[in-house]
Amino acid sequence: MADVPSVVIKIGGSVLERLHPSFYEACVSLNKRGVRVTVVHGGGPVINRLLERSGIRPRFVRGLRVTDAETLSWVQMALAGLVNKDLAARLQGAGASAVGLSGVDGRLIQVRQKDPSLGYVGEVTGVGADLLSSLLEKGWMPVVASLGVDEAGQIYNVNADTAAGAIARALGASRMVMVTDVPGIYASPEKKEGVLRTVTPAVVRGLIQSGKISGGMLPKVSAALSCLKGPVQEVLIVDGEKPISLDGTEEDGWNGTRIVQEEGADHVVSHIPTV
Ligand SMILES: Nc1ncnc2c1ncn2[C@@H]1O[C@H](COP(=O)(O)OP(=O)(O)O)[C@@H](O)[C@H]1O
Ligand SMILES: CC(=O)N[C@@H](CCC(=O)OP(=O)(O)O)C(=O)O
Repeated sequence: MADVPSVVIKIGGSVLERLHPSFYEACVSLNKRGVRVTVVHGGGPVINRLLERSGIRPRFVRGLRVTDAETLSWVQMALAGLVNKDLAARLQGAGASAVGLSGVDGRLIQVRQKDPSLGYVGEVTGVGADLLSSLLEKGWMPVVASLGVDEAGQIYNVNADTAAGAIARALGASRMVMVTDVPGIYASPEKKEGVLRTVTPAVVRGLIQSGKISGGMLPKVSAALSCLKGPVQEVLIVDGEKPISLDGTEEDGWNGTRIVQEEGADHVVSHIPTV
């Protein structure tokens, strides 16, 4: 797997319905240039809408949804049903051989219960990388909904940033792109100013400690930091409402935040194959 470039793209629920039309073509174009593309998605706002329609108030603890049995069934409907099939169909419409799956199918996302007080929220223990690799080798573009399954066959709700990070590590991806509703990490989030261009994990840890990174950005940067300890060389955080650069090169109109491994931006970036 290592010699064929592989990229994981995480699409946040925050931007799902407002994705720039060129996003789908960008995924297809990357794929056509020989890069194996795996899409992982969330869908928090879609889950919230279904819950609210059935009179259930969404509840979060440290950014994770408290998921009882009834909530879990709405999570499954939203992620594995609505969002997954919608995204797969849109990618197919742009010319991709997209195949929609959830983390339950083929035990793609293996989990155990994270914390009993959160209910059916899964902590990732493994990834069915063989199935993903087989699909990728045959030219498919997997589109994975962030559900997981434990050894007893119980389904769990998994944060999509965490799921994407685990998949990127397991596939030996060189890059993870997190598509969201902000143009990157703000140095001053309260003013929505100062998008950081290239940062190392040490800088990100400092921003967490000073409270500059919070809410939905926290699981994103935690997933980024943990996959940068493995094969992933860079994590890009980009605005899904704008035309997106999935290559992360200046020529490609790149904008957003790039998180690189600790050794330093120049060294690492110069070794990333741009295909
Ligand atoms: N320093 C920061 N820079 C940018 N966004 C931040 C920062 N700190 C917190 N955030 C919040 O993180 C949100 C993105 O996370 P989230 O809403 O969970 O998106 P997604 O659904 O794409 O995963 C932003 O809309 C913003 O409100
Ligand atoms: C455990 C947990 O919180 N799961 C998330 C799964 C969806 C998700 O992560 O969607 P975003 O990408 O929109 O954040 C949830 O229920 O909202």
